[in-house]
Amino acid sequence: MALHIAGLDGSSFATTLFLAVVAFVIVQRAVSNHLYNKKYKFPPKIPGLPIVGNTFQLPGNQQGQWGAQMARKYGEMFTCKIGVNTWVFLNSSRVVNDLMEKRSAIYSSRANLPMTSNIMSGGCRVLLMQYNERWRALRKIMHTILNKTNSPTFAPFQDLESKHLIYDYLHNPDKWYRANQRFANSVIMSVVFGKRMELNDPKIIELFETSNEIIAAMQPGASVADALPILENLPKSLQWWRPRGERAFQKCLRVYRREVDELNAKIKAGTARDCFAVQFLKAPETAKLGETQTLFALGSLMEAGSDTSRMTISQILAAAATDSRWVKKAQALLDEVCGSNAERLPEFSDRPNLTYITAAVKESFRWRPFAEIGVPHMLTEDDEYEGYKFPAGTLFTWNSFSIAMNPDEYEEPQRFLPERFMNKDLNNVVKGHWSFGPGRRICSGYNVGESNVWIALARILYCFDFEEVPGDPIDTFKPNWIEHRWAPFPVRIKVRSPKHAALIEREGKAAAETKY
Ligand code: HEM
Repeated sequence: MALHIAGLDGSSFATTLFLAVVAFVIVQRAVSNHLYNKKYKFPPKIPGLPIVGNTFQLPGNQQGQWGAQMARKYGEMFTCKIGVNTWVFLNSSRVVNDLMEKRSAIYSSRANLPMTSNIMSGGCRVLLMQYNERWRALRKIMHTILNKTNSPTFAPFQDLESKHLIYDYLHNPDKWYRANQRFANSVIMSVVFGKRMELNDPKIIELFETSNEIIAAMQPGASVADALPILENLPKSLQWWRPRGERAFQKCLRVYRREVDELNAKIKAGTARDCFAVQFLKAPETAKLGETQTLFALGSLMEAGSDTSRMTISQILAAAATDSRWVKKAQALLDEVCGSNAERLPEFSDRPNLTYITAAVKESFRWRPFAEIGVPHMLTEDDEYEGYKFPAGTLFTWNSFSIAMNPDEYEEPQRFLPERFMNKDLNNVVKGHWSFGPGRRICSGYNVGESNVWIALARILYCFDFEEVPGDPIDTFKPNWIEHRWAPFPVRIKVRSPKHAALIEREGKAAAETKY
């Protein structure tokens, strides 16, 4: 039956109805905004554009300087809008501690990311998972295997790979950045899958393509569906981003499955080395996870653990070349322990006598944090703090680089100063900086990450000197991490003496030739 209202023909009725609906939506929006603004109160907001907010103000990468500039302007906390999400940046250790550490039970989830987490990761990538039972179960298993008491499982891999690293520096000092990439990739592949990797192996190239794809997709504003999650309600056939996401997901599954199949064959043949995956696959809790989650748990570790080590070790070289004071001190201590005539390489067993190296590793995490503006955690319940009122769903991040460079937090923050960590908390890997994140979401692999860097640094410093290239100074704030074919910055590496070269030759050649 045709609808008819006196005085209106069909098309004017449709127009009137449409305008009424639009007016209703606008009024409803205004009312709910008013109620929302009355109920909640945020720290100072960075002015942005209508609808997109501050999405396009955030630089695509190296966001630390931007974060520090905003913190100087807006104070201890500020708010911005990225996509549909409200982000609160925490700019001091005090507030990070108060909220993300002490109230971690409600500050530990992740945003809903329909593309990156749901489609590209099948909801199984631990880094992106919401704070739920599955995440807790996974973290528990990971912790059991990656905790400090299990470090003897990983030490032989770290020992071998770091010998290979100094051998590469000796023979190809200009290709130091390739050596760091190889070390970082191979040590994490060994830790996770018990196998060494060469950089030009097509399998490793594929593995790292999968991580690069996810890292690119995670950047704020990179995916329209993540920026506007409401779009996930469109029929699947209209979700134009979905086929690309599904292809990425299938590729991850294929690449991870290949590694697991290979390892299972070695386990069967009795030739597998003890490593994370061997322990993980036999843990009774793993069977409950299902195949996709099992594969993603292993793949996620490999992704999370590689570039982090590469960047940290490379940054240390920049710190060594631009300030030789701490290097001289470290080398004098290394000489006391290992001999001033290159008698032997530093070992993990030297740790109690090489506390300055432990402090230098901590300082490297502080000096140039890997996640410059942190990684956002989602609040799961409404919360109040110092006059502010935050709704559940707000994202909180620790403004890592800004905190690291703040003179109120660290004396002479620009300087690479291991001495600042020579205190009673020296052996607490995560205390005194935020580079592994705060609260329950803290990096699962920090013990492995720290010891990767420790053994590499002790051996590099014992064997080599570092200088800037004359006329080509290092900008330690702007290394080029994206392009793997070139050095992220120029640096000159020289072996300390012919005796050190002979030591590296003795120890490193066998390591470089070892295959498994
Ligand atoms: C060496 C330097 C490393 C640094 C600086 C680093 C840093 C980080 C950061 C900042 C996060 C996010 C934390 C948060 O959201 O609060 C993270 C998460 C994670 N990292 Fe690391 N990481 C390193 C090495 C490793 C290694 C070697 C592994 C594995 C063996 C690993 C495994 C993970 C995992 C699984 C997560 C996700 C945790 C979750 O969301 O629950 N990381 N890491």
